[in-house]
Amino acid sequence: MASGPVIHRVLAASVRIADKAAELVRQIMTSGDLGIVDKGGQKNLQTKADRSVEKLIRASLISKFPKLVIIGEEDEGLDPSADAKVDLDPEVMKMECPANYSTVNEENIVVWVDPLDGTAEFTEGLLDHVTILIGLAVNGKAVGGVVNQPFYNYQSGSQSQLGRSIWGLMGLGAFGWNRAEPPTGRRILITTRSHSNKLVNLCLESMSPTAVERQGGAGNKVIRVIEGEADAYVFASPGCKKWDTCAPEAILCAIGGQLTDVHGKKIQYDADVKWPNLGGVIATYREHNTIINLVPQEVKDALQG
Ligand SMILES: Nc1ncnc2c1ncn2[C@@H]1O[C@H](COP(=O)(O)O)[C@@H](O)[C@H]1OP(=O)(O)O
Ligand SMILES: [Mg+2]
Ligand SMILES: [Mg+2]
Ligand SMILES: [Mg+2]
Repeated sequence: MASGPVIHRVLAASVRIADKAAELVRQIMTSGDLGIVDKGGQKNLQTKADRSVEKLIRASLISKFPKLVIIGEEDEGLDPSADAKVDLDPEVMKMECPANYSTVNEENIVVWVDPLDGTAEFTEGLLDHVTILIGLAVNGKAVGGVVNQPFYNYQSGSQSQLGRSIWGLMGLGAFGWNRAEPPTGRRILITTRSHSNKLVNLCLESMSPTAVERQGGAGNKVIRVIEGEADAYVFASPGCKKWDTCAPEAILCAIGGQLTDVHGKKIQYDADVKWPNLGGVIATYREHNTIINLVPQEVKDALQG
């Protein structure tokens, strides 16, 4: 096996695994048999894609890195029949991994897996809202990850390549994205379309937005912020879990952005944390404190992270 920090290889494998998972998601969509299960609560769905992808990611990671701690949304056990073949992505491997990761062992890495983020939108055919998220946390911090969009370009015609992966590592940067610098004075807020409530809307209204975009998926919304389509992702709700934010946060922070709760506090990703992000989620590419300072007291009181 290649030398260097193990997290470099875990990340390189995760990029390849996410590509493989994306292929599986597209196959399941094409088959037309989504196998939808209602897990209970507000638009809390699961499909065959969520289940199969989590099995694939788990089996693939464990086959190469048996000591990783893996926490996935669908809690699918290890399936011996799942496709576990995995290579290391050469684009990731050709980068120089920052030396500070050399003391991080396999068993120190917590992998937060959301096999399909934006499931509600997936079942409604809003395919560009869907992502596959593999986040790597060390010492409770989101440090690396992959956000794969299996249906990127799906409306751009058959000449365009379908799907893409964006990946990043703190101290190295993030790759696979393109930013269009937004005009000054604009404040487009992006938020949930399936999990709204009074508090979510109150928070948005208090921020004097120039527009509010409602789209599915945490991964999708963080990418929109990174690429400059929106100025802040604001979700004043405990509905997002650690697997929704770990990979997007690592990528955003690797390029100088921030993702915190509504109090401006960093989210913790140790293996034993509670899964819900009880303090809500706010993500920005810049001027994070400006947005945090606009969170009304009523929202802060309701979301005690
Ligand atoms: N109330 C909720 N119940 C279940 N999942 C939620 C809830 N709120 C948010 N999520 C998860 O966080 C993601 C981002 O929220 P939203 O799409 O509403 O902006 C959702 O796609 C969903 O992830 P998933 O689709 O992986 O279950
Ligand atoms: Mg879900
Ligand atoms: Mg999710
Ligand atoms: Mg999910």
